[in-house]
Amino acid sequence: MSEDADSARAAEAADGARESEPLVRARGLTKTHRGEGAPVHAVRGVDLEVRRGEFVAVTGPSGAGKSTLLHLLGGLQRPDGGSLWIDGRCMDDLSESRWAVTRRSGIGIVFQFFNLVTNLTVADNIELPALLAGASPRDARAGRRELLDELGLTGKERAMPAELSGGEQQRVALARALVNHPGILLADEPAGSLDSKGTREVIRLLGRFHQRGQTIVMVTHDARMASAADRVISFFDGRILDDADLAAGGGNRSGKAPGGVTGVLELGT
Ligand SMILES: Nc1ncnc2c1ncn2[C@@H]1O[C@H](COP(=O)(O)OP(=O)(O)OP(=O)(O)O)[C@@H](O)[C@H]1O
Repeated sequence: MSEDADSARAAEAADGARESEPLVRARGLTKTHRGEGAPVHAVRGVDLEVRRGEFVAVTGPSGAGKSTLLHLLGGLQRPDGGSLWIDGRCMDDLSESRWAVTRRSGIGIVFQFFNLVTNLTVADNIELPALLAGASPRDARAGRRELLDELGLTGKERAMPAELSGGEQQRVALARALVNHPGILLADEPAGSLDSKGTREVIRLLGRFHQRGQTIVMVTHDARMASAADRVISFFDGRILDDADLAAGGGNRSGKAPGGVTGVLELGT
């Protein structure tokens, strides 16, 4: 066998190993908020794995720590303890600037209140992350056009965010989050400030992107939103209470009886 064939096989094997690795892996992730009052233990030693292509909803009561968990996964907040790997890479000692680079190209984030840049047009809001990630203006424009078309926003390119409905603004935020084809989309209550029509639209769009292979982790209070996912994690008091695989008929993935606080997920074992 030639050296070329050997190295092609080795590269294929490495790709295969990478593909079978979880996209997100957290071990003992912990975050305590320390402000004026008593410390708040928002995330308490969470173990979690998210495989490529999964659509995971994280639900739970207000104050359970869902948003904090999502922020830890996206590097918007840093944990006090535990370890996080994204796409096989340990993120523990990553500097803020390296996190920013990772977010720009590998992690799309949408928030409840859209967080669009108010003094930029729709087109500029979507193209900006592509340009910051090094795309040529031409490629950034092409990416923006494709997404606007897909999200039913063609004709709104020159509009300012304030001229759009909430649902339209969230679709722009979705386009902005996806323009760099991130490996993972993190969504924090993406329909939290939308009416039922806007909510249905966001569910439909997330479902469509998921069907094409987009990995999604979404925090939501809304049972309808959660049922669009193929896995639902119930979060309570900083811990994973339950982990249900809807795609497999609702079975509990933690191997424990639903309702038991495990805090640990051993997936794929
Ligand atoms: N920056 C902060 N400083 C101090 N406490 C915080 C901070 N952020 C969150 N908390 C507290 O941490 C706990 C978890 O908050 P978090 O927002 O993660 O919960 P959540 O489940 O997303 O709640 P909700 O559904 O209401 O958004 C809450 O008690 C909250 O008040």
